[in-house]
Amino acid sequence: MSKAERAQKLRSLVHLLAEAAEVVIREWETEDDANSHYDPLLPSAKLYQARRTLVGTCGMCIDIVQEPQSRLMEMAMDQYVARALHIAAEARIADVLAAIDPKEGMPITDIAKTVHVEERKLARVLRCLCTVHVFIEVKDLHFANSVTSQVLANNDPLCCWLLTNGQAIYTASDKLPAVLFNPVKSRSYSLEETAFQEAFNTSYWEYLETDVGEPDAVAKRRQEREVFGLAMVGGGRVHAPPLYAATDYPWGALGTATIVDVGGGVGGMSLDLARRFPELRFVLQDRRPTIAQARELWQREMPDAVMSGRIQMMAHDFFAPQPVANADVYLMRYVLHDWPDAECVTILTQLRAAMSRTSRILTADQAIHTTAGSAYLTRAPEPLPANYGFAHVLANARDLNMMALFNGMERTPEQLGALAEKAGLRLVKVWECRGMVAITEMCRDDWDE
Ligand SMILES: C[S@@+](CC[C@H](N)C(=O)[O-])C[C@H]1O[C@@H](n2cnc3c(N)ncnc32)[C@H](O)[C@@H]1O
Repeated sequence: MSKAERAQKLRSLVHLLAEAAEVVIREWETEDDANSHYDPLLPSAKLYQARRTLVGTCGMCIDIVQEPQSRLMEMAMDQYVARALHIAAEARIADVLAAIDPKEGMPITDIAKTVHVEERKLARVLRCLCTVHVFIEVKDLHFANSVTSQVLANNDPLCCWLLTNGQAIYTASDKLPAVLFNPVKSRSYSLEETAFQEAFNTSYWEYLETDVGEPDAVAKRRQEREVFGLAMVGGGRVHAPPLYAATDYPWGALGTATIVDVGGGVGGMSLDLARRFPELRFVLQDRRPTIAQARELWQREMPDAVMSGRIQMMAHDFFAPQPVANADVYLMRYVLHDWPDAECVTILTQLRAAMSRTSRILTADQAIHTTAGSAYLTRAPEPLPANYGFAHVLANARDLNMMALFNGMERTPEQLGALAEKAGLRLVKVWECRGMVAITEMCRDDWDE
């Protein structure tokens, strides 16, 4: 790129940035005027759009302006920023700072005493995070929460989400190069040949479920299992609100429809939908031990729905023929991304055999948007890459995580469409919700409107 082209691109980006910033500010002011409850997890459509434009623009400005070799070196050491965050989460630093005067901060000596880490080393960890605006060093060696770290205070589920990524998952990520450069394992999509297997010689689920080794190891493993459980709650709270918003997917229009929640876990999504859309009915399916857990949860959370039969629960293996025929909706949230293509086609084929011509499959997973773009997804304004660049980076990281743990993957709409086709289905529409997870609608391939 010539200097003139680079300058032109930078000017366009700055213009885009200024426009998007004005929209963000106006939306904040509107929220204040309306005195409405501001939920940052469910921004207005305008705010959501402007926010990702702004993040993508800032990222692209960095790329254009920063000296390229230094930028690459910085990225190659990003793992230490992640490590600093894992340490802060484990030590619950945000909790320690929650009640202090934000102008004074807390001296590092006091923080170090509370969390039992040598103070000069801890200060270096916190300074690394202050540089990226997580925590603030208000004066020399006095720290306070920033807007970002504040959300971690008294938020165990979110701390656990950060922490679970710093435990066995982190160790597995270290083995990705070994697996990708191994000529046999590189081609494999087997659960037996993942980076996680390479690191621990067992699958992720078995690792979490099995108590092995000497007493210390057992305690550690149990702790990791609990952290993972809470992490799922924390992650769900962040990603779920747009999934249930009637403006993002027309749940209300389903009326009294029956939703079969396939691989539904304990029924987290069904429970949330049941509370918001009182006419919907549900069949929850999962493996037997999970269904046993689900019964307890629903009995506690929504006993009326259990009693009235509005929710039915059944143990069901989604690789076997689907016992509920002609349902209005077969829902799968966070299921397909766990599996390689061949297994996904089997799961979808079993659903296809049970579907009527008007049945729908709704999958809720992260939609991978490439920088080249997709006909199914909103394209970012020029000169941003189609997927908003930096605003999409967590999606790609999570895709690589699925690779490392399960040989699974987060998919593009086109990849989901190809799986649908192999199973005798057709991709109808991708419902882009105001977050990372999108709802993909499929119908039988012989359905015509
Ligand atoms: C990532 S969890 C998603 C759970 C749920 N859909 C949600 O969004 O909370 C994947 C689920 O698939 C279930 N699962 C795995 N293999 C299965 C199988 N062969 N048949 C049915 N469910 C299965 C797991 O037990 C787990 O609950």
